[in-house]
Amino acid sequence: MLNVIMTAVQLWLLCVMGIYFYTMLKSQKSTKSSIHRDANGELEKLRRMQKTSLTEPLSEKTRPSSLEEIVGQEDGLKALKAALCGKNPQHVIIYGPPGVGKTAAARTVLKEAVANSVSPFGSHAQFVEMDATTMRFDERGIADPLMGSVHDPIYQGAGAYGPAGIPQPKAGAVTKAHGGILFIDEIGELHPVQMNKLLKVLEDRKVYFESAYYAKNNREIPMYIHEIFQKGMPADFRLVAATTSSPEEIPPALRSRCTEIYFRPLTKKEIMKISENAAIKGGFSISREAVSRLSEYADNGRDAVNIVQTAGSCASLENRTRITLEDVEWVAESTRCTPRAEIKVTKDELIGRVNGLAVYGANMGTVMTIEAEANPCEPSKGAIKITGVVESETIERRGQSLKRESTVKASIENAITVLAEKLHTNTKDYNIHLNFPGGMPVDGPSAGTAILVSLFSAIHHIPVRNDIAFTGEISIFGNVMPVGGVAEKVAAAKEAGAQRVYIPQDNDRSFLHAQGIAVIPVKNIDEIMAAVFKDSLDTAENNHYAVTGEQVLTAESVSGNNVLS
Ligand SMILES: Nc1ncnc2c1ncn2[C@@H]1O[C@H](COP(=O)(O)OP(=O)(O)OP(=O)(O)O)[C@@H](O)[C@H]1O
Repeated sequence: MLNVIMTAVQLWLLCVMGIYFYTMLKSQKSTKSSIHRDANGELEKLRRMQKTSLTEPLSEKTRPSSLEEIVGQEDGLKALKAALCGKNPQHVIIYGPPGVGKTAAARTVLKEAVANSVSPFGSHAQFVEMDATTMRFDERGIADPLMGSVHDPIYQGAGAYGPAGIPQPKAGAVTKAHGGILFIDEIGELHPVQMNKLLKVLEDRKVYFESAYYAKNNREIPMYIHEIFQKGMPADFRLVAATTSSPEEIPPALRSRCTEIYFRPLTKKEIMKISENAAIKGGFSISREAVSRLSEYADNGRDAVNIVQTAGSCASLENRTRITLEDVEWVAESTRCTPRAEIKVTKDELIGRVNGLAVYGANMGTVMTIEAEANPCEPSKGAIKITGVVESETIERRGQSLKRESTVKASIENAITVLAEKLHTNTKDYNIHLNFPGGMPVDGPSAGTAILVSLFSAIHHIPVRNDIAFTGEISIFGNVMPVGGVAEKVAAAKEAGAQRVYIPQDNDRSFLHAQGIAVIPVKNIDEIMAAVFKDSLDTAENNHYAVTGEQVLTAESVSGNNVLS
């Protein structure tokens, strides 16, 4: 009897188990088939989407495909080729304003390098592009498109290795670019943690991973994963980073590992050339007047291509293949484009109005007007009003926040000391207004010489030629000290129509003298005063400017080192 009961129970258990496994199998099958059904549906949808495409945007059609197609930027391209196309390619940072060809140059330089037989870049060298503004990562290292990550078994997606407890390293951009170029746009926006990891990879030329699931003696783990954990994943690439920020905003540790290259703003002529090329590539012809007007509105190459694209669409709507002046004007009007500000110097001789030079953004030079007005007042009771400058600045350094008077204000004070001590001009005897017009707050020490000339001119009523420009820091002993961005400043002075530019002696370089503008290096204010005021003093009535009451300033006194030094 007991046997029968036991057999019945066993049979029942067998049946229950059988039903259980049958149901499991069935549900697995139905899950599989529903996955397949869904996947097939999605695949069809994807195929349909792939078949649908709009026409290629003009911005893509016009993208330069070789360095030769990049308009202007001769110096930048030469430096880029020197850094990347030789035997020992370097890491590079390209600085420059937006839309002037930085990305275009970076994308095409690898082709140029591969063509050179001495280059270590092979024919399969990869160009991997990342944008630091959109790059995201997980601080635990679970997901990191730049560095790569480890898929630990605990996380979904570990696949067959998951149940076996095997961590899987996944390559990031630094490894995908191995043997080629990793291009990071807007490098200034890279998260500091990522920046530090990148610096380490640049140093090691490998990327190392860690995982709590990795054990050296685990024989289940495949050999290649052991090698990656123990020796690192290869990441030997050359970095090309681009930025619209200024060099000071880029971490010094990265800068010191890279060759720094500068792309400049495009000239009107270059923008005209880019517009013409864009029109041709888009299947249009474009009138001369249209190109010329377009160059007044477009700030850079990207703007130019965009205006051509919209103007071309206008022409197409009217079945035309020629872009006219009216098309460009209509685009400018309807998109509220404002003509690009053009600063031009004049041929006048002006009292108190002087051209300084400045750089802003990545490396854009500009002429900066400085104007001074001085009225005699009760001796030693004068006041100076300064407008248009940065009042004070805060410097963040290693967690400390330091506040100081702006450097341009310090320059003004230096100029006042030099006027008193070297040029016998007591600014306290005048009510002075020193203004930096233009709406952009001015800072930096490089306006020192221009400030000094402006104040001297206003106080003594001696006109200054407006077709000259100045850059240089001034010391309280009247020495002219070196400043940054001189090449850009000289280019800006030339663009504005200046005939002469005074630069600090220590900034003098031979290439500056081949820019089509007279570049005059000066060591101290004696040289500047002699050169700038000599003509005016020679021709001035009476040849006589009372400076302090006792001191008389004459053409001779400003042209020789003896009196003013
Ligand atoms: N110097 C140039 N020569 C020819 N085309 C140019 C030049 N500069 C810009 N362009 C045109 O503008 C487009 C955008 O240029 P690109 O992306 O290289 O600019 P960028 O300097 O990298 O700007 P951003 O800093 O905004 O990324 C290019 O695809 C090209 O059509």
